[in-house]
Formats: sequence, C-alpha cells, structure tokens
Amino acid sequence: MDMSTSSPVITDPVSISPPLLGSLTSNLMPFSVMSGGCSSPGMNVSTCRRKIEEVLVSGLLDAMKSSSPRKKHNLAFSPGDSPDEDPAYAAWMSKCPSALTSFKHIVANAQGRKIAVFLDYDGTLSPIVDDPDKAFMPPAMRAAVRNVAKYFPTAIVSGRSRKKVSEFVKLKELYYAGSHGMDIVTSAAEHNAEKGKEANLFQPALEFLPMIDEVSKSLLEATSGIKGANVENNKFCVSVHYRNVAEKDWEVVARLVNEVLEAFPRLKVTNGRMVLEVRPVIDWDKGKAVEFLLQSLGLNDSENVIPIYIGDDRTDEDAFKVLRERNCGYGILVSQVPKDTEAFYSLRDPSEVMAFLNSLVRWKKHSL
Ligand SMILES: O=P(O)(O)OC[C@H]1O[C@H](O[C@H]2O[C@H](CO)[C@@H](O)[C@H](O)[C@H]2O)[C@H](O)[C@@H](O)[C@@H]1O
Repeated sequence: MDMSTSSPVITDPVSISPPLLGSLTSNLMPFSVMSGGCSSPGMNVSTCRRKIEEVLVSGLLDAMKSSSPRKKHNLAFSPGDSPDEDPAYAAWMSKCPSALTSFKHIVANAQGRKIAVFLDYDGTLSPIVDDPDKAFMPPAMRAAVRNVAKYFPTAIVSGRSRKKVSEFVKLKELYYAGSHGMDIVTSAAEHNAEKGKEANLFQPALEFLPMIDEVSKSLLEATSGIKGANVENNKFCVSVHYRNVAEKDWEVVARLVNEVLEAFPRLKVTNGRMVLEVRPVIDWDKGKAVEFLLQSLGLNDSENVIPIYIGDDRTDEDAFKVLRERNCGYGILVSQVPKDTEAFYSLRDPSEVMAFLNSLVRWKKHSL
C-alpha cells in the first residue's frame, strides 16, 4: 500500500476574501510585498495587476484541489478493505473517536440536561451525489430525523437556500437555517401553522439580495461554456460546482470566478466539497447561526443544554468551533478520511449519522 499518497490530513481550505482585485489594487503596497515582486521598480500597474491575479487564481485553484479530494486519492485502504486497517485513519480516530462507540459517554454527560440537535444537510443527511438537485434524503433518514425532533429541538443548518433544503427534508417540525445560516426561521413551520402566525425570520445579509442575484447571473453566464460546471443560487450565497468539471478545466473555473468577483468587492469566495461558495463579506457563519438559534429558542443555558452539531463540510467547522469554545455540547464530523477538525467526535457517513440519531431516540425513550 502506498501511504505517501493516501489519507492525508486535509487542512482548512483557503478563504479568499474580500475581494479579490478590487480592494487589493487600491492597496498595492502590502499585497505587492506578499506577492513578491510587485513593488519592483519599473513594474507598471497592469503587470502588477496581472501578477496579483495569478496569485489569487493559483490560491483558489490550490484550495479547490486540497479541499476536494477525489475518494480514491484519499482512502488508504483499497476497495473492500476497512478504513480501520489504515494506520493514518486509525490514528485520527484516536483523536476524533466514533460518536457511535462513544455514545454511552455522550449520553452520560447529557443526563438531566436538555439536548438540542443541529444537522447539516448535504453529506450528512443525504449522500453526496453528482447532481445537487438529486441529493434526496432517504425515507429511513427522514423517519430518524422526525423521531429525533419529537424528543429534542432540532434544526437544519445548510448552505442550501432555506426553501430548497426544507423541500428536501420535508419536515415541518424542524427549525431551518439556510444559506450557511444567513436565512433563519426561529419557529418551526408546524408551530406557525398552529398559531396562524408568520415565521420569525432572521436574515443578516438581507441587503445583499440584489447583489447575489446579479453575481449568480454573471457566474452562470461566465461558466456556461465549461462542461460540467453548475451554478446554484442559494439566495444569500451562490455555489459554483466543479464536481463534474474535468480537472484540467478547474483552473479556468478559478479564473472565471475570480474575474466575475472583481466587480463585487463585498463578496468573498470560500470552498466546500467540489464547490466554490460565493458569499457576502459579513461576520456571519454557521457557528453564529447556532449561537443565534440557541439564544432564540431559549437554549442558551450552557450548564443545562447540550447542543450536538453533526456536519461534514468546511463550513460546519465554524459551528464545531463555537461548541468547543463554549465548552458545551459536541461537534461531530462526518468523514471517511482524516481531517483537521474542531469536532470532538466523528461518524463515517450518513448511514452512521442515522444510526446515531436512532440511538439518541432509543436512549431518550428508555430514560423517560
Ligand atoms: O451545508 P450543506 O447542507 O452541506 O450544503 C453545502 C453545499 O451542499 C451541496 O453541494 C454538495 O452536495 C452536492 C450533492 O450531493 C454535491 O453534488 C456537491 O459537490 C457538494 O458540494 C449544495 O449543492 C451546495 O449548494 C451547498 O452549498
């Protein structure tokens, strides 16, 4: 087995912000030092600008490559083998143990306290698939989430638009935070219907709505010639998918996204699983959304409330970090490969997520 190319610890991808060339050109001096050479005597503005652009595009491309490992490159074990036989994975699991094997410890700590459950969608409740419009949640998972919500306040926190993720999940008893937490409803739809009231909305990036629409159209147009590229408007953010783009064309994707964003200095780009996420430069993320939900749902008592957040993506790290810093609750990372993470525990895939949720319900029923 060649360990040199397998199971690397995946580090945090780059977040390139704010805006790319627009603000950088107005502040060339510091950046010219960073980019090594723009300050050379005789270099004109356009050469310097090109240099900066190269640095940004190659940074983006590196981030795309490092955060989007193709499975076969990252599994040390050959097909049919168990990840347990991979020493790197086993070493990582000793730092980030399975939430299933640690279940007794998790619930022992929750005894006499209230559990609140936060769930990411893609890669957590639904398996990752090539077509984002077909990321359906299996009925058994829906049943598991429905049961969890009977016993614990439960929220979905997704990068998708709130509308789209709630159409996938189809459960009215949950709270939903879409657009990476920038679109939150703090009352479950069933309660709204019962009380005949409007949903309580929190949308910290409301002013960006027209800008997101505009950038979404520009990105769609710019990438229309790239086979496999897909632009998804998630209301307060936009996803540029490159999962189905040939790797040789990733640089073109990076270049085009960079070019489009030159006109939008108030937007930044981060990356997830084979996707570039364009979003407003505001101090808001899934971690802030979890804090906001805990506060609004009256669950802010860190002595008596145990939040459990399950997610698979880079953006979920913000939520794991919040729980770690508050020293309350547990982040659980869904991953089949070792990753740098702020989570305390891990689960391998959505089927293990479902097993964990079912265990929570069984434990709660038993303890009533
Ligand atoms: O926060 P999440 O709910 O995990 O949303 C993050 C992104 O998920 C979706 O993209 C990912 O899943 C797709 C379907 O399995 C897959 O094709 C894609 O490569 C993944 O990146 C969603 O389409 C994005 O808009 C979300 O931002």
